[in-house]
Amino acid sequence: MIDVKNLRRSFGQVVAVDGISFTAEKGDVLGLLGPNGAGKSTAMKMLACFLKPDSGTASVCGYDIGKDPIEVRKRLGYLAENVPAYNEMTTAGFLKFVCDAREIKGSARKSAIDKYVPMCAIESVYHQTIDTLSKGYRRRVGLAAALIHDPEVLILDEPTDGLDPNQKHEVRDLINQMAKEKCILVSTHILEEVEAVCNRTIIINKGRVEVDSTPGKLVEEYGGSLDEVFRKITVGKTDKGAA
Ligand SMILES: Nc1ncnc2c1ncn2[C@@H]1O[C@H](COP(=O)(O)OP(=O)(O)OP(=O)(O)O)[C@@H](O)[C@H]1O
Repeated sequence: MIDVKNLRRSFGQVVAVDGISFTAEKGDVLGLLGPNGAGKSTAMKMLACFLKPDSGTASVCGYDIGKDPIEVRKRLGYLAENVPAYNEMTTAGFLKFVCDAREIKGSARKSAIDKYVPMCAIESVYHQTIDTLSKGYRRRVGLAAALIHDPEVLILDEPTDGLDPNQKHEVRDLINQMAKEKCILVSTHILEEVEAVCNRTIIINKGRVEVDSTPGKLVEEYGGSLDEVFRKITVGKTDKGAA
């Protein structure tokens, strides 16, 4: 469902993503793990058609991100690192706006709202304007917006960032609930999150894929906890140190 081949992207002198390749299928929850500045968000933005690669290709559900970005976006839900939302809109207004953009109308709209508002636990802020929401609620509204068209592929950039422990738990449960039916790519710094939701892990460092494995195999191969594995693979290979 996701097929990435040698994607590369620089910003001036900075090589953010340096030729990464990987695949993910339906049923996969693939954790994209890496220290600050490793290139995770840049890779996700390219897959979500928000940023053009300098070279390389990727397809989502068989559609090329360069040639068929509209078809890709139809099949993909993307939670960006900094949830873009219109501050003056209420949660209800924002979700309505997203439904309009995705041409979800009438009874389909009602059932989508009835499903995803409780699923993301945002009933209590439904009539509140976005600029008054806490970071955690903004993230959950962003998640509802990413899910509202029931996409086959989900790209979630640090989905639990800013959430309290209970909310983190709920979002992880939500990811687990959806895992069988979708292909989910999740970036995170939180190693317990990888263990809680991911069946595969890619460790990315300085724009390159260092490891493509499963959390269990990594622990077996390197010994110790996933935290120690992460440090062994990334410390000394990053200017900024491990997260
Ligand atoms: N728009 C941009 N302009 C210039 N440099 C950028 C831009 N976006 C990303 N970068 C640089 O590209 C590199 C990779 O950044 P990216 O945000 O993809 O990393 P990340 O792994 O998501 O980091 P974090 O975990 O801190 O969110 C960094 O050095 C970053 O400063």
